[in-house]
Amino acid sequence: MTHVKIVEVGPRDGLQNEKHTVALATKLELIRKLADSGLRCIEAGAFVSPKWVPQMADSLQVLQALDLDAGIDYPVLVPNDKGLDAALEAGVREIAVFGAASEAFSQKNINASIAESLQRFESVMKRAQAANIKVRGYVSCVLGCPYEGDIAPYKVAEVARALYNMGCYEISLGDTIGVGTPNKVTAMLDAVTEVVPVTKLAGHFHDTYGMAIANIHTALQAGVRTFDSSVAGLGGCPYAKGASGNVATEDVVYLLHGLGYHTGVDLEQLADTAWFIAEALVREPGSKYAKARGLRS
Ligand SMILES: CC(C)(COP(=O)([O-])OP(=O)([O-])OC[C@H]1O[C@@H](n2cnc3c(N)ncnc32)[C@H](O)[C@@H]1OP(=O)([O-])[O-])[C@@H](O)C(=O)NCCC(=O)NCCSC(=O)C[C@@](C)(O)CC(=O)[O-]
Repeated sequence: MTHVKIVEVGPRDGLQNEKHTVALATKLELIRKLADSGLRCIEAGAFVSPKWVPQMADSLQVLQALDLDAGIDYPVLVPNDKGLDAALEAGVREIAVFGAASEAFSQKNINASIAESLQRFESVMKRAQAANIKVRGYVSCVLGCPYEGDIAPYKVAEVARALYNMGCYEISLGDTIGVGTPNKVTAMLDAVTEVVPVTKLAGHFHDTYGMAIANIHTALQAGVRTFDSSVAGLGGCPYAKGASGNVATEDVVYLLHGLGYHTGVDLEQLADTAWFIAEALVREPGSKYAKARGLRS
């Protein structure tokens, strides 16, 4: 059975945009439940400015409370050398640098042009490699930007290639505002796979217009075998106004199991986890699956 890897981004991408502070204990319980449901890669935090993203301010405490030797990857976002210093202090084994295919988004999100961001990442990469830390690379706005509108596929390919050549072991392609449709996914992947092998790509789809599952299916058919998703469909980027959450992990797992792929995830435990975090945030889960199944007492 072909394995598809899920990168669970709920504790980071999912919670970074919450208006009310999410308690450290709630984050840790969420991560524990996600791990118990079989997820083996859980993005646990971000070493970014607490002024820019207050919800991630406790990332050091989160990482310090996790067992980093338990066979689960807990990557964290790192935008610059200062972020890497914190990641090293936390003892992380994997980080993710995050760039964008849109100049305007890059400025709003990390206060740097694309070229400046790549320079910062070069420095982070060299130090991370010396410390034996794996580095993943994100490209945001691969199917559209909240400030610039359509983004040409060649621009996505340029940034993806730069991150890959720098040493990122995987490039996650983010439809940050969920505007993509399958035809656009195909055009974008055609351009990116010219410069990065498809086996090194991941899909990161937000579900603003309900297209994420269709887009994932299209990317699967193109050979992509890693997808980022967020339990209960939590999330959104604070610098992409109007962007809704990531595609819900439960809905992705339901699709993948239905198509005969292996994920290692127990869908029922995952749905319980979706209800757990939804109740903690005082709302319903954003996933079709968890809502259809309902809350099990
Ligand atoms: C990159 C910066 C820091 C530049 O921000 P800046 O203001 O240009 O940074 P600076 O170097 O001028 O420093 C200003 C202050 O920030 C501090 N600082 C500087 N760096 C750090 C750091 N690493 N950690 C903690 N503090 C830091 C620094 O020490 C200083 O503190 P002060 O002297 O004013 O007290 C800022 O723009 C930032 O933190 N941006 C984060 C944005 C973010 O996290 N966005 C959400 C994640 S991206 C996303 O969600 C998309 C994704 C990945 O999911 C994929 C998709 O869907 O497309």
